[in-house]
Order: sequence, then structure tokens, then C-alpha cells
Amino acid sequence: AARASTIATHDDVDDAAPPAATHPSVIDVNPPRGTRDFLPDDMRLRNWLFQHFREVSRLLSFEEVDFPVLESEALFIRKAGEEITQQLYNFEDKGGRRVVLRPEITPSLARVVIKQGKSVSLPLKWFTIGQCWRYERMTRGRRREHYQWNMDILGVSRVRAEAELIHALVILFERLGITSVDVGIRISSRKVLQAVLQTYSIPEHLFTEVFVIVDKLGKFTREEIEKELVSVGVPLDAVKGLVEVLSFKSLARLEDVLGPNVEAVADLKQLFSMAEHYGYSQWIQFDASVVRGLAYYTGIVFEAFDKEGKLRAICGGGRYDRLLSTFGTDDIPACGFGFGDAVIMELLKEKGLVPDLIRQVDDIVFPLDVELEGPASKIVASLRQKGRSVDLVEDKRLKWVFKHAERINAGRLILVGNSEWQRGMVRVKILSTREEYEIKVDELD
Ligand SMILES: OCc1cccc(Br)n1
Repeated sequence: AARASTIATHDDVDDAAPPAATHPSVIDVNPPRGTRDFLPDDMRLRNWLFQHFREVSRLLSFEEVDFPVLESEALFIRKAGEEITQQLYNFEDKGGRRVVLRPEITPSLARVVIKQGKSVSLPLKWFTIGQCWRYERMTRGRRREHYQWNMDILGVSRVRAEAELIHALVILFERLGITSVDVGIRISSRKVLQAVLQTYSIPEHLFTEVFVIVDKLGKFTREEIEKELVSVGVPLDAVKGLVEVLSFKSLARLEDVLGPNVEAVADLKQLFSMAEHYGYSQWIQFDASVVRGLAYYTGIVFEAFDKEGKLRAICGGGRYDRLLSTFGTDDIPACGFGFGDAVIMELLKEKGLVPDLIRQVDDIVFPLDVELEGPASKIVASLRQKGRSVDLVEDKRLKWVFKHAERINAGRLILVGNSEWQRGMVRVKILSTREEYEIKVDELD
């Protein structure tokens, strides 16, 4: 009871911060609300996933970059009412600067490309894996941080960029053991809705707001969406027309309604044709209801989803040809996606595809007597020099050491004992075969 009283827990769900610690001993051993600790087992899994992200990026000849988690708040102030900008993890730093823990990575990429100015060489193909944050009222108990793999192509205006990024997604899923039976990639284009809005002469300045509202379909009822659309100035007939087109799942149907010369239809037909050549057609489907929730998308948008419909979108992305001009500089055609580390892990668990990543070590070295610790350390140094991972164990009973060797899946147990050492030897036990032998110290490798 005494111990419990000194360690606060945060079982309360309200969002107020706990009172500042009154005594140095009062610490909350949990990580801050909505964040995670990664202990060795978790870290092995995270590194396994990130290694796949990196390997797929390498296969597509992307270069790795990194940006600060801390960014100027100004980079993320957008007026379209997106969830991501309404949940900024923002604050004022000690210098009075308005800063945020970044909620996404693309604006940082834009900032760096702008900084490079004319010296940026195109096409640019960059990827990064970085932690992103949101400040969401914990009443919903959701996470406040996740790691996101981002791949972006700048300087390619044709839908080849989208086709390449979708290829990356397909390769990643296949590497994880996920098939097109488990996951699909829904594809549409913001130009579809744009074409519909234009037929109703909706002013262009409303487009972004409409996209952000329409993206909430699925989270809100159709009536709520229609009401919100009307509230931002979309006449009811246009709302009905929009909702009608949003239900389209066939490109042919879309072409019938919009006509063959609409850019949206041409882009999508080209992308689906490219998919044939890559051999990943079975992974993708046209779905006009895909808009994605980021204000700056201007063209093709896509998201991967689990076909059992149990999880939130696995990843999402699209074309954003006019992001740079919103920061006051010349536009560069751009396309990218963000792929979070959480939903994919939920999917792998669902599918029984989470690998069993055990701790492993090559050697355990154990001096049987305290005066053999020096020789044992010499052996350890030599083995590590040869690139072997070595666990030097001391102050333990031999019985414990044998159990420990099993526990950490050691390859060999090297016992440094007096009688052997006098003859320049050590005793080696191969854990997998139980084979035991003596060997000259300088022949140990
Ligand atoms: O994908 C939206 C998002 C952004 C930042 C942090 C988290 Br958790 N989720």
C-alpha cells in the first residue's frame, strides 16, 4: 500500500495534467498518455517492420532523409478544418516560439525542398520513418503518437509516380505475408469530385473544405455529411450529385457520367493500365468514395484497407501538386504516402503473421572463479573483435548460467575454469547439439 501510494497511476480518463509532483519520489511509471514504451520484444518487432520499410524503399531506389519531430506551428496552420490540424500537439517554447510536435511529415519535406530552391535535383525520391503526434482528448483513449513511413516523389507529373508508390505498398504487403485476399488498395482522384463540383458551378475555394467533409463519410452518417456540406455553401442538388458519384465503384460508370475527356478519368485509366504491367492489378480497385482527409491532395488518392473491414485504413497517400505554392514558392508536382506502425501490426496479429523474434546471442563467457575474470574479459574482447555477440556473465551459480544460456538462445557457452586455463584451454558447450569440448584459447573464433 505504501508503495502504491508513492506511484501515481493515471486511471482517470480526463485530460487534465496531474498536479506537478509535490515530492521527488512521486513519479508516474507509465509513459505519458497516448504514448508507448518499446521494451526489447516490442523493439525487435518494430525494428523488423522498419527494416521491411527500409528494404522496400531501397528496392524503389529511394533515399532516406530525416526531419525534426519539433516544427514551427506555422507549417501546419491550414484553414480546411482537417482533423490533423485540429489536434495539433502545439505549444510555446521558452523562446516564445509557437511550435508543434509534427502531426505528419510532408510539410517538413516541402520546407526542406523550398530551402534547397533551384538546387534541388528532380525527380526526388525520399523516404523517412518518423514519429508523428496528435493531441487528442484522451476520453477516446487513442494513441497520441505513432511512427510513420513516408515515401514521396517530387518532380514527376505523370501518374507514374502514383504507380510506383502503389508498387512499394504491394511489395511491402507481400513481404509481410499479406495477400490481396487480406488487403485491397482503394484508388480515386480528387479530380473526380472537382469535376462534379464544377458541373454545379461550385466556387473553387470551397473544394478543399468539401473534400475534408466528404472524407468523414464512414465516420459520420450520410445525413450529417450532407448537412455539413450544405452548411459550407454547397446547394442541396450539388450535394445529392456528389453523394451519387461517391458511390461509384466502376471507372466505366464514372466515364459514362463525367464523359471520356475528363482528366480524372484519363488519369485513373492510365494508372490502372500501368498496374497491369507491374502485375498488381489484383490489389487495386477504383472507389470514388476515397478522398483522404488531407487538404492539400490535388489528384489521385489511395488508401489500403483490410477486406474484413475490422480496422482503420492501413496507410494512405496521394498527389499534392500545389503544396509548395501554399508556402509561397513555385509548385513542384508531388506525390506521397504515409504508412503508420500501428494498424499494420493489428492486421498482422489478426492474420497470425507476427514473427516470433527471439533474443539471440552468439556466446556466453563465464569465469568459474573470480581470479579468472581477467582472462575471461580477454576472451570476450577477442570474440567481440571477431564480430561475435558475447554476454559476459559473472557472480552467478553455474546452474543459473545454463538456464540463462537457454533463455537468451546462446549459440555457445564458454567456461573459463582453472584446470583448463592452466593448460591454455577453455571448455566450450554448443547449446544446440549439447556437444562439449576443450579448445586452445587462441583457436577460439
Ligand atoms: O494518422 C493520424 C495521426 C497523426 C499523428 C499521430 C497519430 Br497516433 N495519428
